[in-house]
Amino acid sequence: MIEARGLTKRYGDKTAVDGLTFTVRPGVVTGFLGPNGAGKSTTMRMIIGLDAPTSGAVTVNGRRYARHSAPLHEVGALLEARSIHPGRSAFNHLMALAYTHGISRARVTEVIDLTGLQSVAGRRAGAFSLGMGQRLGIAAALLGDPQTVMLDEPVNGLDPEGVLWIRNLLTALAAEGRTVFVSSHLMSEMALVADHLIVVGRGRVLADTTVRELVTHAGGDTVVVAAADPAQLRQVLAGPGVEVSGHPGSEQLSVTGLSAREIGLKAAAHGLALFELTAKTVSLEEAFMDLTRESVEYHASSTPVRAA
Ligand SMILES: Nc1ncnc2c1ncn2[C@@H]1O[C@H](COP(=O)(O)OP(=O)(O)OP(=O)(O)O)[C@@H](O)[C@H]1O
Repeated sequence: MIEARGLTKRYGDKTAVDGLTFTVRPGVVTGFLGPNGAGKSTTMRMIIGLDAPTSGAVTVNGRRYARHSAPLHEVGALLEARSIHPGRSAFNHLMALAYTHGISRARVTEVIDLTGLQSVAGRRAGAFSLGMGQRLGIAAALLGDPQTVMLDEPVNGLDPEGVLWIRNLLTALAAEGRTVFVSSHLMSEMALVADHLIVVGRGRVLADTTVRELVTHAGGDTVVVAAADPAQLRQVLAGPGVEVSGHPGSEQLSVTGLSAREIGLKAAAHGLALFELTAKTVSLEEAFMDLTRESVEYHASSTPVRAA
């Protein structure tokens, strides 16, 4: 379990993390989302004590990271995949970490197998591709068999097979009851793997929610329906959990809480003619853009770039 309370980090006059309060619970994958510069990496660095909060606090499994006597057994983290000695082999890099915690050589071999690095374990880690480096970082994170696993952009640089592997790994770790905290920019990826979402923008929590709630909040699962007699259709559709809105004088209504099929069946049962019946689904990507629009610091120009 990770618990942040009023977590704040300032670098000079730049507030990177601004009073974050959230809880990451065991047994589910929690996605940590936000645009570039939102403060995700800074938050993760504070979780494992690589940066000190300006104010507030964050604990892992009930204690500050530095207070754990054997931190690799508490929390495994992949933050900067390249934080390795480039001249050391992958095996020796993991052995060096293992020595600090009395972890066996057998466990090192186990995480090498688990991350698919068998054939390159003897090679210099400095010559690794981005994807291989990510796998090595994940091997290091899992080395101590920790209860909490925290990965910053783990799919970065991975090929499609690697992306699928990460997806299955995260789901399996959560199913074992571990706390899994993963940052990403890739909404589509998070939609497949995360149950819980913490969305940040400019260092603040914008949403602490589920994938489903985020999409619903952004107007997902709305059905647009047009009828000759919208007032009568409203009455027919009314019920618990159903919301109907529309402009006076318009034949068109927006309905949430009923599927297009249910609306069609109810209208037919009352002999009401429909002119339109459209299910409007909002993707997680759209919901995210909607939520973070105000918080995006780095906007690209939409103008095509032409050679001068
Ligand atoms: N050591 C530092 N010194 C000064 N400013 C910093 C430092 N580290 C981060 N920042 C600033 O704090 C803000 C948050 O950065 P951070 O890297 O945590 O964001 P992020 O959400 O991880 O972004 P990205 O998705 O691009 O990795 C940014 O504006 C960044 O420039």
